[in-house]
Amino acid sequence: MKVSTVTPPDRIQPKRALISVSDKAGMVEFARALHGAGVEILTTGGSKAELEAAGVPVVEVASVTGFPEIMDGRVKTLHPKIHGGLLAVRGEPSHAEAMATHGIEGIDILCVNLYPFEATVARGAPAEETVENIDIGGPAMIRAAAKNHGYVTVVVEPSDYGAVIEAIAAGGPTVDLRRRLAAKAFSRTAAYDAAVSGWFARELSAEPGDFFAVGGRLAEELRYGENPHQSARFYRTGEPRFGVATARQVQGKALSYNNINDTDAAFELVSEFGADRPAVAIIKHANPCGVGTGASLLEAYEKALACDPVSAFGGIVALNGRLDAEAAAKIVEVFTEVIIAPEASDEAAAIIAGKKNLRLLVTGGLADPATPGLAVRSVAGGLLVQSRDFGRIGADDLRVVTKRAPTAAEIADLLFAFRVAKHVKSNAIVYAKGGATVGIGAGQMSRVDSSRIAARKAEDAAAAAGLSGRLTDGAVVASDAFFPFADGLQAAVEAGATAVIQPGGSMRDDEVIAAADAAGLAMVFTGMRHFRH
Ligand SMILES: NC(=O)c1ncn([C@@H]2O[C@H](COP(=O)(O)O)[C@@H](O)[C@H]2O)c1NC=O
Repeated sequence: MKVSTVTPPDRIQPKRALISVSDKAGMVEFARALHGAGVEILTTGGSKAELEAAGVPVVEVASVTGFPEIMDGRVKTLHPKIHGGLLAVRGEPSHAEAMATHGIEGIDILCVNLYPFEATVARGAPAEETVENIDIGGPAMIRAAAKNHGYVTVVVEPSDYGAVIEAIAAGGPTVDLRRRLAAKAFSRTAAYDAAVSGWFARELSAEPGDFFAVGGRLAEELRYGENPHQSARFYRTGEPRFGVATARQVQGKALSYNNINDTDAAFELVSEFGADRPAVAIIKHANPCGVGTGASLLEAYEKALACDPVSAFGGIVALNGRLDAEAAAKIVEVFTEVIIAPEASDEAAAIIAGKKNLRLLVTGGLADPATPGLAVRSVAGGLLVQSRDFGRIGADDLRVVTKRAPTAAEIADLLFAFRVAKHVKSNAIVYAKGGATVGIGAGQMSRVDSSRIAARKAEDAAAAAGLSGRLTDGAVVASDAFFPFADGLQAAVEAGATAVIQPGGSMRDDEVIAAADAAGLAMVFTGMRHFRH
């Protein structure tokens, strides 16, 4: 490999362009402007047809290569006359000689956008069709042109056509523009390949291997990140999953970084409950401050709100069913940032419209909690990749470890509370009664603190509702991980809980079980932990 010592000029006025695009938006205008600037245009079959129909003079790639498009377009531009034209270092004697010997002419502008692989996946096309939408010739040309950005301007999106035409009018694209477009081009092909490898991984239900690729398409420039001094953007990965990334925003202000994170947490949580029985979750800072189920969404919301009406101010509300007018009217009584639901009735949407800043998102369905997927987070210098927590505990998974077994009503609440605890930051303690949370302790460094906070939250909620008794009296309690000592369980006893659900597995399980027995509590072990950080 030889490193060229030739320095490319700052501005390069193009003489020859190659246009080969799947998304033909803006193509004709771009080509017309290039032609007007004296640029010869090479093009491939489908693009050629549209350009000729629009009266733009073009030369077919096949007539340059002397080779027809074959195999249904699988091979059209994969030819040395194209790749040589893209990769030649102008002014490098050996490259100039090769061009002369083989009749290769330089290509100064490459305009390519790729087969719509991501869109094909998103609409759930069959595997054969999805594979056929993996573009080969396009990325090969994009990478060649981007590598040779010293001489070639590469355009991968219609949104950049204008900048290139302006640059030509000003004397030719500058080295700075060519370099920026090259960087974008490599990001495009990397994101494209990440989508392809992600699709394969899902198809094979495979764990990530030696290499791991993530990529996405810019969905939105966000005003700022978690804090105003942080910049932020939202990218869609194309994973087909109902949720905040695929939802339609019906109304309201643009979502913020924190809104998107919290809305995701809210919708993933409420999706746990399926569509059988109305369920509502209210989220603040990615933790639920109340979750309720009921005969209607209104009842479920009222129960969720009662858990912690103070924290619900400025929260995110997720519902597992079609938002109706009754629930909407109640929700808008409290200052709420975002509402997300699979659907919304016209009456509900009209009520929400009365609060113009309130965002309403409709997803079209619930996220399937059993669908495998990956959860990715960054650490300094690395990515942590794990399978999504799709573990779910049912009644058959419970092991009764105390003298008293839970009643049927307690079992229902235990399962509900444990399902909520899965979505609460660790250490998580959740009190529940009658299909609703009554106290949630989240994100504490010690489990006993979470237990105490959850009980205190329940007291606050009772006081806010003007109730004299404790909401935790007769409630059940869930712990996302085992109680390492009996003190956490003791806090639940003191709060008046009657039954406990926890993974079990502590060295001191015997002490914890003895404490439960001494207080007459029923306790079940799940054998599954739900840490969440
Ligand atoms: N195989 C090839 O040589 C090849 N060269 C260009 N393409 C793609 O063909 C599309 C444009 O085709 P058309 O102009 O025929 O509509 C573009 O998305 C481009 O990325 C190719 N197709 C896919 O691999």
